[in-house]
Order: sequence, then C-alpha cells, then structure tokens
Amino acid sequence: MSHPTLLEQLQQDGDFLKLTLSNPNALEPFNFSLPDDTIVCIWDTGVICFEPKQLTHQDIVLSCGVHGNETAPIEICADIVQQVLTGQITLKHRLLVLFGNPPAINASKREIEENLNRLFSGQHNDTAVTPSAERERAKKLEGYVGQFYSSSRVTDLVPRNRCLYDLHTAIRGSRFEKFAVYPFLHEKPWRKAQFEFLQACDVTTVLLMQTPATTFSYFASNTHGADAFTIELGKVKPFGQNDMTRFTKVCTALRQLISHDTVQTVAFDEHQFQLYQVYRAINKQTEAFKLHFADDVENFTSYPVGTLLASDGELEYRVEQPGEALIFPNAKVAKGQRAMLMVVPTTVAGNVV
Ligand SMILES: O=C(O)CCC(=O)N[C@@H](CCC(=O)O)C(=O)O
Ligand SMILES: [Zn+2]
Repeated sequence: MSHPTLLEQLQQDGDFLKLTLSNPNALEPFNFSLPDDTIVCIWDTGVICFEPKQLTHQDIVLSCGVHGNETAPIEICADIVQQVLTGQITLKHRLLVLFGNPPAINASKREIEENLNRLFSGQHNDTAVTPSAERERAKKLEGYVGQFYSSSRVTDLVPRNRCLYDLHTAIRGSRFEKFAVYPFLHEKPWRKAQFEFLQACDVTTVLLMQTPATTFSYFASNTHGADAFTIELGKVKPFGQNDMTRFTKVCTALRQLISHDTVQTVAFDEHQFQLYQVYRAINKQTEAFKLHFADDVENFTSYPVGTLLASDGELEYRVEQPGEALIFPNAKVAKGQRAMLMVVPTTVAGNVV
C-alpha cells in the first residue's frame, strides 16, 4: 500500500475522476481488490484497469477526455468507474477506463499544447516536432492499451473480443445529435454487431472512413484489431451543464456491455442508419483559413452546389456535389490539420458481417 490515503479515499468514495484531476500529470501505480475479488489496477493518472475474478472473453476499453473540454463523456465514464468501485456494477469482462488528457480537463480546454487525437499510431514520435505533454501522453496511452489487450490471463477464454469506444462531444450542434466515426478497416467488412451496439447507444449516424488516421480509435482498430469507434454524443458543454437525460441509452448500453454477456440490441437494418463516407478532407494550409458560414451551423448541414464554404488565402472551397454535407468545421486547428470534412451519403453495400 504505497498510497494509503489515496487508496482509502478511492475505496470510500470511488471518485477516480477526482483522484485523477488532483494528480493530473502522474500517479504512482497501485492495486487493490474489490469485495467480489475483482482486481483494480491504477496504472497512471486517468488510467484504471479492472480484472474480474471469473474467466472472461472480452477486453473493453472506454475512453473520454481525449479532448479536455468534452465533459459529458467524462461524467459518464466517471460514474461507471464509481459504480464499479462501489459495487453497484459487477463486471462480466475485463475493463480499462481512460481519462485521456487530465491537464486539459482541469483547464477546461480541448488541448494544452496540441490535439492529442492527432498523435496516435506513432505520430507522437515525429522527431521533427517539439515534444509536448500530449505527445508523451499519446505514447503512454498507446502503451496502456497494448498492455491491456496483451495481458489477459493465459487461462482466460479465447478468442477474445477487443473493443474501444472513445467518447467525445462535438464543438457544434449536429443535425444528428449523436454519431460515430468507424475507422478505416482496410477493406475488411464492417461489423453488424457493432452497428447494433451503436444503435443501442442511440447512435444511428455513422461516418465510414476510407483512409488511415492518427486518431485513438483508428490506432486501436488498426494496431490491435479492436472494434473501435470515436463516438460523438452531442455538443460540448462545461461540467454541470450537460443534460444527462440525453445520455440514458448510451449509459444503459455501456453498463450492459461491461456487466452482461450480451447487450440488448435489435437486428442490423441498414435503413435505420444514416451512413456517410468522406468525399474530401479540407486541411488548413495558412493562417488565413476562414469558414464562410456561421458558428451555429450544425454538423451534417448541406448547401447548394457552388456555395462558398471556406477560403484559405487565394484558395476557395465550394460545394461540389449535391448532398455534400459538412462535419467538424474548425478554423482554429493547427496549420496542416483537418479543418473540415465534406461527407456524402453511402451504404455498406453488402460488405458487412
Ligand atoms: O466538433 C469537432 O469539430 C471535433 C469533435 C472531435 O473531437 N472529433 C474527433 C473525431 C475523431 C475521428 O475522426 O475519429 C476529432 O476531431 O478528434
Ligand atoms: Zn473530441
């Protein structure tokens, strides 16, 4: 017991978020057991791993706070961790919960030095770039996910199901309040069971990516073969201002996921979903990059062909396709980074198992 007071406090109140935010830069690892013999391992600040006593076949990662001001997912994960620690939820599966960027959560900012969600799949190693707290954290988070997926007990059941749900909220409102980004699968089929789980989470709008990315969800999918998603649950709000009733379905589905053999779902029917693919990514090239629509224009808004959407010095970006819709517009990103995606409706076209 290297941290009796921290340990005692955590055992008493189950408030792992409080422990994380009062030690935002690091936390010495420590372990303890719950009354049902689940082993709880704190690996670092914002990193808590649960190993149930019984044999398991699922390795579940829930992450939040990769962007520090996206508070609803942080509250959802903090509640789940607290309920596990206080015995209100009994786990069926192995679980790793990650609070991505604690200093940014404390600062109520998306990022401190740079966007953590652009630094995965080794992007943090770029030696041409000045080191940052986010680069260090991305490297550690990659390590923790790898350690989690590779450390199931030899006696545990195989094959294992690996998943990672990286929970976010978006800067803007959205025509479809909740939506998911399904990382590029390199031509492998999409998974019906995952669409069914998303629907149980109240998420029926899915953006099917067609290229690799440096996001956390693509890293888990591509490096570890996990069913991984970025899930946008609504619009960014400060702590205390989230209408938690908007998250009832996702909270129920996540609780079922970790504590039951199966989640209550309905059979996949593509017609129940709004599926999109990327038509083009618009990257910010100069500091002159400017959006030509208002801040309250929602994600998935479409304009007539020819409408001026953005300019970047001399360059103009206009709507090229009927039905082209904008998503994640942000003029404040660093130069070279994605400032907006233009998406078009698509189908899974039978490539689903
Ligand atoms: O609302 C916005 O502009 C950004 C919301 C957000 O953080 N989205 C993620 C999506 C990640 C992905 O493409 O999988 C991000 O931009 O990192
Ligand atoms: Zn985010």
